[in-house]
Amino acid sequence: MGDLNHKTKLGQPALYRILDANLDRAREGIRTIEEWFRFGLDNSEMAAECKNLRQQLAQWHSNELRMSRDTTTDVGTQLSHPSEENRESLEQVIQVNFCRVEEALRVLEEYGKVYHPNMGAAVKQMRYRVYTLESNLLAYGRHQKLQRANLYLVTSPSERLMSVVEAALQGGLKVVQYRDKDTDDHQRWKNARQLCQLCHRYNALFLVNDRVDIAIAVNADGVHLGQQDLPIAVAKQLLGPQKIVGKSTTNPEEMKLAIAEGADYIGVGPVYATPTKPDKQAAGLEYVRHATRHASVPWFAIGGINMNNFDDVLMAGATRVAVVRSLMQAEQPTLVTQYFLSQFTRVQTLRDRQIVPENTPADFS
Ligand SMILES: Cc1ncc(COP(=O)(O)OP(=O)(O)O)c(N)n1
Ligand SMILES: Cc1nc(C(=O)O)sc1CCOP(=O)(O)O
Ligand SMILES: [Mg+2]
Repeated sequence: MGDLNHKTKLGQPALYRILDANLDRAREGIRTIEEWFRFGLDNSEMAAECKNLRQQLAQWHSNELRMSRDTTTDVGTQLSHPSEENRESLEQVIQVNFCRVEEALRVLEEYGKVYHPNMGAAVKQMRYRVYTLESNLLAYGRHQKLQRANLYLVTSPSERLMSVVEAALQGGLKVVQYRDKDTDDHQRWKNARQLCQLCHRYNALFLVNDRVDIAIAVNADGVHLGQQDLPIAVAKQLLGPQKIVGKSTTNPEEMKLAIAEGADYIGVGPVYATPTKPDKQAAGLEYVRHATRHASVPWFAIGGINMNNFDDVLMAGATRVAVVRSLMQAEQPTLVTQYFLSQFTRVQTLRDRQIVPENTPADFS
């Protein structure tokens, strides 16, 4: 292995050069991530955590380490992979930089143990803080997407499953739930995995109906639970806190309980009687109006909603809607998606112009 105090050409121990290079690498990576939190997400809390991490790293970056730097003799400066030259998206920039920081911190943790008795433990703490930051960012991103989503597709078994979902995604759909009560688990897992990849390619959320195990197996963004399914707390414990858990509600009491239980969003319905859920009685537009006034988490009106009655649901105050048949049975799911989305925009514009508060049912007739 060689002498740990092996001197480089400049007479500095190799250890110093390793620490110097990785302190720089970690700080640069954190700075890149910090800029996104600050200017991309306007999230001062996460930006402050990055700044604090950089400052802690700076305290380890002593002059003796800095003095060991000699980029002219560093054989690593010539080594570059073509993938380092290209970044496909901002998300990739952030992801790559998290990897870079985590790698650099791991190197600092290991070599730091030789340099100073406290360095290994101090860097280990920082490495865990970076993992937490990354996980919080993922959760934040998911919740942002949920907040922005107006239209939610709940799937039904279909030979055209993938093509319908993809067509809707092409129309701008941003949330999909895989719902399949009849298929065997192996096929369910295969469908869920394929749908999850498809949704993520379109930057859309993917959730699984009822089945926390399948959601975990395919790394879905979350699950949708009904009144007879697992409690939300149990699902969150299994999925981790960064995933989304939605819950169905049919009346004001269920709504209150679901929100108190920690639902990230709720289903509000059935607005109209529907053959997709034949055993549930319609809760009606009255329940939509109740949600408009009282729901404190994102909520999706669901049940029997189609292009003909959609406007009534919007006028009752809904700003988010979930559908099964309207998209799964559509001949042109892209166009239907675009129609629904355009109506949300139209109504939002009317609300903005007439300065009608968000949580008041409207009458624009
Ligand atoms: C968005 C959304 N809302 C409600 C439901 C219905 O869930 P649940 O009551 O558990 O009934 P099943 O869908 O499991 O038959 C939903 N799936 N999605
Ligand atoms: C799956 C589901 N849940 C409902 C609820 O009210 O909880 S209504 C529903 C089915 C909605 O199907 P369609 O859009 O085809 O009417
Ligand atoms: Mg269910």
